[in-house]
Order: sequence, then C-alpha cells, then structure tokens
Amino acid sequence: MIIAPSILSADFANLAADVKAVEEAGAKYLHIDIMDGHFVDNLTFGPNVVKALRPLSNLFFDCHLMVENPEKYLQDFAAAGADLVGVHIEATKHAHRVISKIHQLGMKSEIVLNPGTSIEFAKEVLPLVDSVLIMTVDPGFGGQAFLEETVSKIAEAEKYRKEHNLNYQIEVDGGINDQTIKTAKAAGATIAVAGSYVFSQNTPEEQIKKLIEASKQVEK
Ligand SMILES: O=C(CO)[C@@H](O)[C@H](O)COP(=O)(O)O
Ligand SMILES: [Co+2]
Repeated sequence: MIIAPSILSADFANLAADVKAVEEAGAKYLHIDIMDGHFVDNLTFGPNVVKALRPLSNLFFDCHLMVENPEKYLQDFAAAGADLVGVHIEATKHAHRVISKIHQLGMKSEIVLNPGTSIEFAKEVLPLVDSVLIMTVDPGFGGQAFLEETVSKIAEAEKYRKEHNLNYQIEVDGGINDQTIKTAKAAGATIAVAGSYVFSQNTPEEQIKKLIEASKQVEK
C-alpha cells in the first residue's frame, strides 16, 4: 500500500524538514491539501507552496484540491510541479473537461468523492481517471474520526474497477491510523493518506513504519 502523509498536520514553520523526514521514512507520496474557504470552511495554501517544496523532494506530489471551480487553477499546479491533481466531483460542473485538461497538462488525474456522494455520480468519469479518492471524513480539517459508513463505497469502487477492467488506484483520506488502514485496504484501497497520525505523535518515521506494518497484515 502507498502511504501518503498529509502536510496539513505538519509543522508549517519547518515544512522542509517534515517533508524530508517522511521521504526518508519510506513514503512515496506527499499529500498536499489545498482549501479555498468556499468549498470547505478552511484555508490552507496554494501552488506557491507546491513550487517551494518541489526542488526539495522527489516525492510524488498528490494535490487534493478542495476548491470551487478547480479548472481555474490547473495550469498553476502543473507549473508548480504537481504530479497528480485531485478534484472534487461536487466542486465542478465540468468533471470530464477538468480531467482532460489535467492530462493535457501532463499530470495524473483523480476524482474525489465526499462521504455524501455516491459512486454512481462519478461512474461516467471512472474510465478516464488514474485514481479515485474516497473521502473517509467530511473534508476541511485534519484529526477527524474515520467514517465507517464509507467502507462500502471503497468496496464498490473496487468492484466496479474489476468488473469494467479499469486500473485506477483507490485512495482513502481522513481518520487513517494503524487500525483503519487495515479496514480500508481490506475493502480495496491502494493509497492511504494520513495527516495527524503521522505528524501529531512520536516521529513521522515511527508512525509511517506502523502504518506500513499494519497494512501488510491484510492480504489483498
Ligand atoms: O483532505 C483532508 C481533510 O480535508 C485530509 O487530507 C487531512 O489532512 C487528513 O487528516 P487526518 O484525518 O489524517 O488527520
Ligand atoms: Co486530503
């Protein structure tokens, strides 16, 4: 399973050191939460932070856009060095166009679903995307509890992938710890985002190791 530490819970005054620490600990992805204060009730940062971190890291930059009309910012994230852009299906009227644009800009695409949004709503674009992100909390904040009722949706995304011979990754985001990662993997998740679990206790190295070990306990 790929572990994607979320810098939302990192030390913003020492971001470079935290990014280095997770890279050395064996993470392959860096999850970067972009919030605009409209789509969610929180503000974080924009492509300028992605640009500043890019020369410091070889991690795969997974940019989760919690913004209205994400199409406006795709060019900026591509120029900043994003590897993947995730857009909420609830945040755009033009999901198909947004996904095409992400690919034209040379990035991997991801469609993101809030806990209240069904797989049904995203089915037309599932054949097009590189990844599907199932939110396992309502977006906007770190440190929330994993919503068990989202597990059936992870399983549904995996079932649909197999039935239609598609090859998207299934990412989960929110409330991931050394227990919930097992539940998510058993249901079909292949990428796990973790913010507070990685950055708010012990060292990021210890926490990432625990996540990797926990996920290995589940066969897939
Ligand atoms: O997108 C989000 C929150 O909206 C996440 O990526 C959080 O950063 C996850 O934080 P934890 O639940 O792991 O603390
Ligand atoms: Co996120």
